Amino acid sequence: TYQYPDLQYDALEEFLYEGTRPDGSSMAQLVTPCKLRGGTNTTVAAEWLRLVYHDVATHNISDGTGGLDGSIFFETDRSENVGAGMNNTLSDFSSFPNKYLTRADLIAIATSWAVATCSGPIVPFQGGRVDANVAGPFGVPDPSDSLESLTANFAKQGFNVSEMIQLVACGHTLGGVRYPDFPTIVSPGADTSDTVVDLFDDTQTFDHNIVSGYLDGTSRDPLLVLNQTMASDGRVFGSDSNVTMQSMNSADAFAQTCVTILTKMLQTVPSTVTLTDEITLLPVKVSTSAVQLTVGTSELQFQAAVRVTVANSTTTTVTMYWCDRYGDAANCASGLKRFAASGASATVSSPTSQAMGVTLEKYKFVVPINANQSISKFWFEIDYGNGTTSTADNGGAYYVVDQDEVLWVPSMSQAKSVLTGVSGVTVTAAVKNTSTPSRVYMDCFGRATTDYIAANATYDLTLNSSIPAVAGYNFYTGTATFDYGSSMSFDLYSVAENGTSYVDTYRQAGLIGVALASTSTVNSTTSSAVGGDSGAGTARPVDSRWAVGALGLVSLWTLTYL
Ligand code: HEM
Repeated sequence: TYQYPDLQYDALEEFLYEGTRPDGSSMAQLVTPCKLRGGTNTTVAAEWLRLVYHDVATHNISDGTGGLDGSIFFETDRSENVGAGMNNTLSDFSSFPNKYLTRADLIAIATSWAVATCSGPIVPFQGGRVDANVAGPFGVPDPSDSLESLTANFAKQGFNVSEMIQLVACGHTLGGVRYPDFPTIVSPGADTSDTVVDLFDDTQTFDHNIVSGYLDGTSRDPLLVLNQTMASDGRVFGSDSNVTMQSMNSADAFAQTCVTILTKMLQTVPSTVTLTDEITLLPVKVSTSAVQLTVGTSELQFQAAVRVTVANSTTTTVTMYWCDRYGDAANCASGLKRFAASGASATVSSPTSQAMGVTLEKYKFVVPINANQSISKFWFEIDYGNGTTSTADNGGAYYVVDQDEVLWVPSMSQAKSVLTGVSGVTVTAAVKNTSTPSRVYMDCFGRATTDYIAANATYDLTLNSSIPAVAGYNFYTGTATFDYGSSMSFDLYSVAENGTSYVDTYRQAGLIGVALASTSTVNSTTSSAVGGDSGAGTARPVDSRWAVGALGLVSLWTLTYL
């Protein structure tokens, strides 16, 4: 079962269901809703789906090499990967991989989106793929290949004849063939720029039209009805006397078969890779990358966001509660909890969450925190507006704020390009001045680099006495001089004199300079109707926490808001 924080799960889940990088930039919107590629009559989804297969096609089941490993990023100059679609796709993908989202996992998620946004089924996603940093072997099938050679090639990739037919049909339900890429198959169009694609079937959607057209003889598939030397779809589809094609000749059968075979395609990875379980939607989600305790102009500020799967017809309200870290009420020992209503909320989605029919609403909180009280843990009460309320408290473990010794200060950090036109970032950290740290440093990581190869390095921060102390914190500044790309992240460390190391984990350079929203009003309560320890040293049993039930919560809401 999931427990916050889980940086890997959080990153994969967030990208899969929200479609965005941690700084909010959306990759999902490039493909949604089954968008045409600008200037062409094929879809972005078709280009993405072709790319994933070309990465997978070099798998060798006997020696366990190749497969979905992102090596395609280094292979688009090969004639077997001809076409603008490939480089368009790499450009779509290039800024989104991050520390916990490899290029290969990103390609797998993009596949699931491509199918779902064109009205296809949901192809489940498992993570854990490892990126190749060099080109792999050649081996993508060619339309001129004989049936023997195609069958042998698919067998080498791990697919039997029936699976080969399924995979090609599920691929060639989207997109088509372009004259500039295959001039011996399709004729040049009237449009001499030749961005017109000769489509495989009559629809842009992910449907069984490719199958029914083949079986009833009305197919327009250029790899079937045009140059017979290049008619690989004809050879493949008919290779088992149409048994497989007939079994896929309905909307449901096609969707089900494609889920199974495309799942197998996404599982075609080097044998050294172990995939995770399926990444499923967390009904309530606190994103690790969006939780930030930082220093404002005169006090601490705490920012968090919780994503809730909301009911469409009602208005959900969310309240964040937290415990002090220091003083009489430390860890809510005296029963005192602080709380605030959310600021703005935003709907987030990806083709996957859209296809599931769920509405995901993200509630954002920014609250002032007195540095002498600080914050130890937080949780949320959710009122769905339809009589249902629930607590999101990480399964009773709460969302714990690890430390307040070293804090990133996004508002005092800068993209170096702003200053000098040089890549890199200048990071400012706030470090508690109760002790002098022996070292303050940051471990930087970037995967969205210009050469596609993940990079990491460590940079020291030094005391910046030009910035006056705030709320008991001194400021340290350091610069990462390399270009780690748009999804760069860093862990910020402070090592105390006694050797204890504190870390502000997985900070997003994409949020540099982004000012925190204005803070909400903080209230406090000692009501036992809300979670958090209600007496010194008394840990409440997790499962009976809500024995007081919704009524207690309703009366608290009444007290507070009426
Ligand atoms: C026998 C194996 C295969 C052959 C010979 C083959 C060949 C081709 C060719 C020649 C094109 C036209 C590309 C262009 O004009 O730029 C194409 C497009 C495409 N292929 Fe395949 N393919 C095969 C298998 C697959 C598989 C297994 C998939 C995915 C599961 C797939 C997905 C696609 C898609 C989506 C397009 C359309 C791309 C677009 O519209 O931009 N193909 N294929």
